[in-house]
Amino acid sequence: MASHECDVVVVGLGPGGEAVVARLAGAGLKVVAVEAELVGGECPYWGCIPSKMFIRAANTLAEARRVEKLAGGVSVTPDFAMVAKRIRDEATDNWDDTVAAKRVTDAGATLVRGHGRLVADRTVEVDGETYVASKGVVLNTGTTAAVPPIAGLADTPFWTNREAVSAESLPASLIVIGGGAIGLELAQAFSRFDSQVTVLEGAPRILAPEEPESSELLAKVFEAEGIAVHAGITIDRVDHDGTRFTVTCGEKTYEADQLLVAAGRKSRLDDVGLDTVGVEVERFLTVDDSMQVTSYTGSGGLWAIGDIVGRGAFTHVSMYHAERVVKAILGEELGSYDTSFPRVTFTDPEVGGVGLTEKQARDQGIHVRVGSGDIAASSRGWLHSVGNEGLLKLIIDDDRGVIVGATSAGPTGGETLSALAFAVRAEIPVETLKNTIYAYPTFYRAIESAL
Ligand SMILES: Cc1cc2nc3c(=O)[nH]c(=O)nc-3n(C[C@H](O)[C@H](O)[C@H](O)COP(=O)(O)OP(=O)(O)OC[C@H]3O[C@@H](n4cnc5c(N)ncnc54)[C@H](O)[C@@H]3O)c2cc1C
Ligand SMILES: NC(=O)c1ccc[n+]([C@@H]2O[C@H](COP(=O)([O-])OP(=O)(O)OC[C@H]3O[C@@H](n4cnc5c(N)ncnc54)[C@H](O)[C@@H]3O)[C@@H](O)[C@H]2O)c1
Repeated sequence: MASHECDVVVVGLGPGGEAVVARLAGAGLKVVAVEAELVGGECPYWGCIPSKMFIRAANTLAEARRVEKLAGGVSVTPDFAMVAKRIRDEATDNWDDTVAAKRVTDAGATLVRGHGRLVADRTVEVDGETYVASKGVVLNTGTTAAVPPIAGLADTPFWTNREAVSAESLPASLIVIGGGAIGLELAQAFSRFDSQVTVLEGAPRILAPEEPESSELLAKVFEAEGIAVHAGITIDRVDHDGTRFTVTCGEKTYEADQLLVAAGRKSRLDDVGLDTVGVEVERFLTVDDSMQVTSYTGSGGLWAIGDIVGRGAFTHVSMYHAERVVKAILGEELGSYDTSFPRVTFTDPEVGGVGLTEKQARDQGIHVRVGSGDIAASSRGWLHSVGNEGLLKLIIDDDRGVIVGATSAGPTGGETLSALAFAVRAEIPVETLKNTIYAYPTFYRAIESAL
């Protein structure tokens, strides 16, 4: 077994891992980058990028259909093959990471393909070769789709996000298990290409981590678009007869040509050798604000970034972690951890959120005042007309006079969120926000009325 010495080993090249490799190699460190599948991880090949490309195409169909309400006649003929081709050719290079791999080696790092596993302090093994890192190891192993233990499900040819974004043809009908971000975004995109879609959600409401008003808004829009949404259900079993899926929920059954499981994610931590360095494996790894694994007591560093640390499963969070771990390794000033936590669900309307929800703020004992606004009733929303559904909700800490959380749902909900994200992050006083000119007639001007 050959042994190689280096400064840092990065195991898993999701968006954060790849960024760590580029930054540290660029700073002159000897970096070994280990990847078992595709360099770049879930986001570029099976997550954000292909799903948003699909959503962009689906939204043009919806927008074209709106012409009839505002500007005349148009005939819309969806062609799923076009978006499938764009995902294959433009987004994923047919799931080939040659370009991304070259980025890693061009940065000066050594790319090692294979499954990395810790075997001792600061030591990673890949296919019989060991890599000993003088400074330590960064874990960025990410997640896979979690498959709930529903009777019969495992024996069926269900889809996860991976099969859904690489599908070559449109299923005539689709059942989606899980009304979270993945389930809702893909449900609406498939529906807009004319698939008959049913969403089955176990929690009392879809998009449960966000405000209840956002869940209601999306449920209403989805029903109006012909997507069936059933929340608060229990799935007893799933069957497949060789052609169609049947999902049984008590007395009710739902049938479709395809089934998408979008029921959450599972951290890839069970085969990373954490036991060999005395770290217990739970659902997430607990890290401090420099991304150091808190229970690690060995010599050198063990850092973890991205989805596996349970601070939000988002690409921008993984990239933020990457920057912090790079600074920690290079001995640079870190600054305080940004807890503002912006996120956007790219349904139409987009649902943006930042900071705390009303319930989270009240649970923390904050003296909360709520400001709200209806996007459809704003000047811009009214003239926008069809497709104008949306809301603003501001969670104000009344004692400190600052916004601690906000929701921005609407046609540009994710972009409008930016103003609120800065307000939360920079703790801009509510009095300053009130004494501010908001351009007319923009969607973001609704913030003034909400205040
Ligand atoms: C359908 C979908 C849509 C999404 N849309 C968005 C969005 O719009 N915006 C957003 O911010 N987020 C989105 N996400 C979430 C986003 O994809 C993840 O948060 C993001 O990829 C960050 O993940 P990560 O850095 O933890 O690692 P991942 O991207 O999960 O990558 C981890 C990498 O580690 C590798 N690996 C694992 N174990 C080992 C090992 N032992 N040895 C070597 N390599 C290993 C894996 O092969 C993988 O390449 C979406 C996710 C999905 C599934
Ligand atoms: N736009 C974005 O930024 C974006 C898009 C997609 C995904 N993501 C990230 O990926 C993460 C994972 O997405 P997700 O949608 O898979 O997970 P999720 O945890 O957000 O939602 C999963 C949903 O499935 C439901 N569920 C679980 N088991 C079920 C069962 N047996 N029957 C019915 N419902 C069941 C849960 O109650 C939950 O509402 C997100 O939380 C987010 O962090 C981000």
